Formats: sequence, structure tokens, C-alpha cells
Amino acid sequence: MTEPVTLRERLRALPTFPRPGLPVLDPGAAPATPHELFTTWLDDAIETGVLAPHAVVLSTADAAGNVHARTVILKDVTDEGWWFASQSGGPKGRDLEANPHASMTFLWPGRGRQVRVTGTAAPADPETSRADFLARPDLSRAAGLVDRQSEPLGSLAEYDAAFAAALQAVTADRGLVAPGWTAFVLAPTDVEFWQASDDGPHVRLRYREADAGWATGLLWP
Ligand SMILES: Cc1cc2nc3c(=O)[nH]c(=O)nc-3n(C[C@H](O)[C@H](O)[C@H](O)COP(=O)(O)O)c2cc1C
Repeated sequence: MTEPVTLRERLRALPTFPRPGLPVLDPGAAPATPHELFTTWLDDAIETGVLAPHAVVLSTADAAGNVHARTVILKDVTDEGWWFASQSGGPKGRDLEANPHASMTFLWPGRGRQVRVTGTAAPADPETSRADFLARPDLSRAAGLVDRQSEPLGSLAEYDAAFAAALQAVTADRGLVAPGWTAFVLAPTDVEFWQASDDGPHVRLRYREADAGWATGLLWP
């Protein structure tokens, strides 16, 4: 057999999911809320060793409609929504201030699964943000205190100096909180669960916010 040579051929030859052995999404057995199904899938991803199952692509858009996406860490899922934390003064914070519409995309390829959470994101109250910051390890608190995220950086040495000063500050004062550190919660209006199958079509189940709870429906794959 000839080896694929062009990039196009190599990409075409790559597997996407570990088939067979994928789990099955049974729409008839779906729980009443997307929160419950998400938690079940997240637990499954953790238990089956998916790397960084809590890493999620967060998409935002500015007031002009320019879209920006980046990975963040999922901090929690509660009745209020899906939580993450960041500097509020950086690009994503500015986007959300101008336009709260946002979306999270989880990909757990080892399980053939994608989840899309769409809604509006809002900053939590200052006490929640403060608690999130203080729960971070020293190095993460120092990185948070440096701030200036996504601004142009002159040299690595410049960052090293700022980080060293921040580390000294957070270890000297264990109650010190970075002023811009913010916990955000994405309150969903729409959550879609996508499950690849071993041999049939992909199954897509959408939850939409309804007057009383959540309405579910299938989507064409
Ligand atoms: C696996 C992973 C996890 C990350 N987690 C966070 C996070 O929880 N919060 C955060 O602000 N940035 C996180 N980042 C960095 C962001 O992807 C991004 O570079 C940074 O937040 C600046 O984004 P912005 O310029 O769009 O505001 C993470 C990056 C990776 C690769």
C-alpha cells in the first residue's frame, strides 16, 4: 500500500474517533435538563481518561460582530450555568461587556462527543470572583496578578520580572486578589449534545429553554 503523501491525503487518512466502542446517546432516556446530561458526559470523560475534559473553547463576539474564540477551563456547572474565570480587562472580558452572547464548545474525541452550550455570559458578584482567585495555587494567582493578558509583550524577560514581582506579592499577602479577576457564568438558552456512533449516523440532541423547563428535540446530523 502506498503511504499518503500530500497534506490533503494525510488529513484524509486520520481517524477522528476510536471506533468501535463509542457510547450511545439514547434520546428517549435523556434527563430533564442539559445540566444533568452534561454532568453525566463530563464524568464519563473524566473516568475514561479524556485529556483535559474541562478545557473548552469559549467563543465571544465584539459589538461589531467580530468573533473571537479561545480555550478556557470549566470551573463549575450549577443551575445558573457553566462557569469559567479570566481577567475582565482582556479581549474576552471586553467582548462580553459589549455583547454578552457567547458559546462554549466541548470536544471529547475519545468518546466521540461534542457539546455546545449557547447563551449569555455575565460576571459573577465580586465575592465569588474573589473566592475563585484565592482558591488558585500560588503560581496561578501570580499569573492572574500580572494581568495585561493579550497585550503585546516586549520580551520574555519582561514577563519573568513581572511574574517574579507578582509571585512575591501573592505569597507575602495571601488575601491579595487581582483587581480584574472575574468569574463568569454562561447561562444557556440552548445546549446541543452530539454523539458519533460506531456504525450509524451521528445523534444530535438539542435542549432549548422553554416556558417550563427545557424542550428537547433531535437535529439532522
Ligand atoms: C488548556 C487551556 C486552558 C486555559 N484556561 C484559561 C482560563 O481558564 N482562563 C483564561 O483566561 N485563559 C485560559 N487560557 C488562555 C486562553 O486560551 C487565552 O490565551 C487567554 O485567556 C487570552 O484570551 P483573550 O485574548 O481572548 O481574552 C487557557 C489556554 C489553554 C490552552
